[in-house]
Amino acid sequence: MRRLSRIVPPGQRGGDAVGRHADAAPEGAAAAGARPRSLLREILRPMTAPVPALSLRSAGLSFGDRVLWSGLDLDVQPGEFIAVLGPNGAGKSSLLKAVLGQQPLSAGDLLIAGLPPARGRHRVGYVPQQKSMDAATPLRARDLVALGIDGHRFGPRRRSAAERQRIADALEAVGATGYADAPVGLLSGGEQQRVRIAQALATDPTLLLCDEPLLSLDLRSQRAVAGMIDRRRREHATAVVFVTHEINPVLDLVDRVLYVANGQHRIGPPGEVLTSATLSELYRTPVDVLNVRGRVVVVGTPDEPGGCTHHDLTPADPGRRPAGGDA
Ligand SMILES: Nc1ncnc2c1ncn2[C@@H]1O[C@H](COP(=O)(O)OP(=O)(O)OP(=O)(O)O)[C@@H](O)[C@H]1O
Repeated sequence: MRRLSRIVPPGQRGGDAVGRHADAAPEGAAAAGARPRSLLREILRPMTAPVPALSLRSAGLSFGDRVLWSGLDLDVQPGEFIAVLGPNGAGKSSLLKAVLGQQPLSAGDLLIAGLPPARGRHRVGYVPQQKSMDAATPLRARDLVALGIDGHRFGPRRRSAAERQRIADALEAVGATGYADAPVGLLSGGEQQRVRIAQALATDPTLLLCDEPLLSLDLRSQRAVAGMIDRRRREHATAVVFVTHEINPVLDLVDRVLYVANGQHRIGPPGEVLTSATLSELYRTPVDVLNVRGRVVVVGTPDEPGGCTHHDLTPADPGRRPAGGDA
């Protein structure tokens, strides 16, 4: 595997999606006559730059002849919030599986906090697609969170005071202390989702992967969940990769969008990617991104015959930006 640990991050957050490899000659430094001071700066810069929480280089995933995505170059910086969008079957969840080490890439390289997936795995928190838990699930919310810490160990376990505190802290962070000892199967969808996020945060991840965490939640719960994730990345510089069909509840939180469709992708700030021109290019058919009565909708994607809304891109009301907890 190519060494990618010394990657110079993009100069501007939310701008150029692809970091420059530090092994490339620094501009100007190699030129004859470069002053010693600037040379020293160039040498030190890669050593002081933060290591991306996730790096993909020329990454591709195919199943047989079917290319889900290819040539994907992406550095996700600490604290950055990336939304992954695209139609059904575009390969969004498969991207998360690749990061989790459950799906090998067909091409390219992937590093987690500068480490290959096998060694970087423990730095990743994962909020899976929501499936309602059976009412008879014999676990308390607290037990589910504990599994995030030691679920990989076999046999009975005695948890240390520090571990019990971490579990309590994770529950507290998502406002789930009040039902920590309730059977998870009896909690509402929104409450279960908070507990799943607590489970993912209990390991203090560098990178948080969320697969449609807002699915089937009401608006209030969507805002609360999005706010929790946002607070986490702001307070702990946890990078977030957030797969969603509903960009609206997180539109004012995301730094960049990765839009995947037709085996192609675009990366950039929402205002650059979610445009008629960019999406028409990706879908290879005329697509309109409209702003109707303050709601932004995408019309005319091939997966929505009849020109229905593909994504509800209603921009969040700036006055109700989630600050954490219930909005
Ligand atoms: N192991 C596999 N072998 C063959 N095909 C697979 C495999 N895993 C996923 N696929 C296919 O790859 C495609 C992409 O799946 P994926 O779940 O990543 O899509 P998605 O963008 O998350 O879709 P959705 O929005 O519907 O959740 C699907 O058509 C799926 O059937």
